[in-house]
Amino acid sequence: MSESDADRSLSTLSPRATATNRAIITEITVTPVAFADPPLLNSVGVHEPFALRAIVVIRTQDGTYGLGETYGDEAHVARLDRAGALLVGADAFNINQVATLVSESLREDSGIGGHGTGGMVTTTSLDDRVLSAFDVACLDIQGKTLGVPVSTLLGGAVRDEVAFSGYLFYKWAGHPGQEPDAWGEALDPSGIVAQARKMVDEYGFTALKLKGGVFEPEIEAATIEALREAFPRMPLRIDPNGVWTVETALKIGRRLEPVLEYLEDPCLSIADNAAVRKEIDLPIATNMCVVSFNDVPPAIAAGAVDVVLSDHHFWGGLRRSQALAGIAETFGLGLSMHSNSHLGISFAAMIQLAAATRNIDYACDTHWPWKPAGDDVIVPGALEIRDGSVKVSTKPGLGIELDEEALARMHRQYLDCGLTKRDDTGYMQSIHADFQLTTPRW
Ligand SMILES: O=C([O-])[C@@H](O)[C@@H](O)[C@H](O)[C@@H](O)C(=O)[O-]
Ligand SMILES: [Mg+2]
Repeated sequence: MSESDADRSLSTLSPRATATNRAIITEITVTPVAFADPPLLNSVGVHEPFALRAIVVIRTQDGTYGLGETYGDEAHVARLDRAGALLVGADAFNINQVATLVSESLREDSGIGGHGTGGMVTTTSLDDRVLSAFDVACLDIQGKTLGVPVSTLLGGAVRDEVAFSGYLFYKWAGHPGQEPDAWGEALDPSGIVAQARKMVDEYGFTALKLKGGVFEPEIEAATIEALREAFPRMPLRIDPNGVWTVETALKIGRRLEPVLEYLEDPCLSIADNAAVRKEIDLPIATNMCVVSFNDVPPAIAAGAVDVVLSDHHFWGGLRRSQALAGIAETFGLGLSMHSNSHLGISFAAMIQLAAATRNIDYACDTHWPWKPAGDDVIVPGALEIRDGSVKVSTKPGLGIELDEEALARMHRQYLDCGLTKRDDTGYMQSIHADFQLTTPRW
């Protein structure tokens, strides 16, 4: 975009933003990167050898930069590029203006593809999904410019550390044709208990979540019971990603009622989860049937959900996630956080958001332990899980710094790995040709 184009779009959108301002956006780069990922099993297949992310760097007139991280699927990256081009000239302090320009860039968009979740969550808001990384990067710039952490911009930190849960996955020992990874195989209850022990020993988690939807529900219920025996006081959750029928969810839900902290997405639809909730005395959590603001009224009316697992990557960034927190507070819903495979920028953003959100009631999800320690685009050492929690940074912005050399190396890794979108199903079918995506499955 030429400078005069940028001036024109600014003056039609916000005359005030034309004032000379240190936070006028001068450059935006969007860089897809890849990092090694173990063969984690889920309802749609298995994680491929590399997970993809896109890194958004926004630079302003005075040389400040802000960081955002989001999905690395090709279609999403193309949208980020288009939105980024429109944002040059905008004011990083005016996120409403940024949001308007992002929506503008999506006006002719078919909305097809680029969900970034391997087909698991496909009904999120396109505008919110694309806005998210820009919102985070702008808040990082605002914080750095004012010398305050992002949590201060979000109303102020209400906690100085954020608790996370240990995220357990059934998994193969290693990717086919490769050496076993450090976590080893976990394909039955004892394998998951061993994995949980390693996670708790290394990170001190004080809550555990099992990714289900992989094996017969009876086996997964037995896995939760084995965890309960091994960790008598640990809050436990299971998430079959909506592949159970109402009947199965009732059967397993009743069996696990005395053991679980909550049951996550037993079924896919609001109606089915509401039918389950009416019959069992167990909170239902979701990151699948309430994934945009449009889903909130019908879910509340149906009584389908007790806990919303927010995710700033598809709820429109940190400020929009705070709007969701307000709705949860008003309607008495619990609140926690969902996660997909991610790097340090996303983690730092989740921590700043959780720090400033009064009603985060549960330990949040994170894939952090599954990421190779040396694979990140930020300068190491800023984020560490100890005793199950991460200290909230009080440094300006997100409290992290970009490692330019690592960004270039991980972009090279992206180009070399040959993946262009997350495709757990295609990868599973390349190994087990008979794998079928059926929902509900049991
Ligand atoms: O990484 C995975 O396989 C998980 O299933 C991931 O996609 C999410 O954490 C998942 O969407 C969830 O429902 O929690
Ligand atoms: Mg889930």
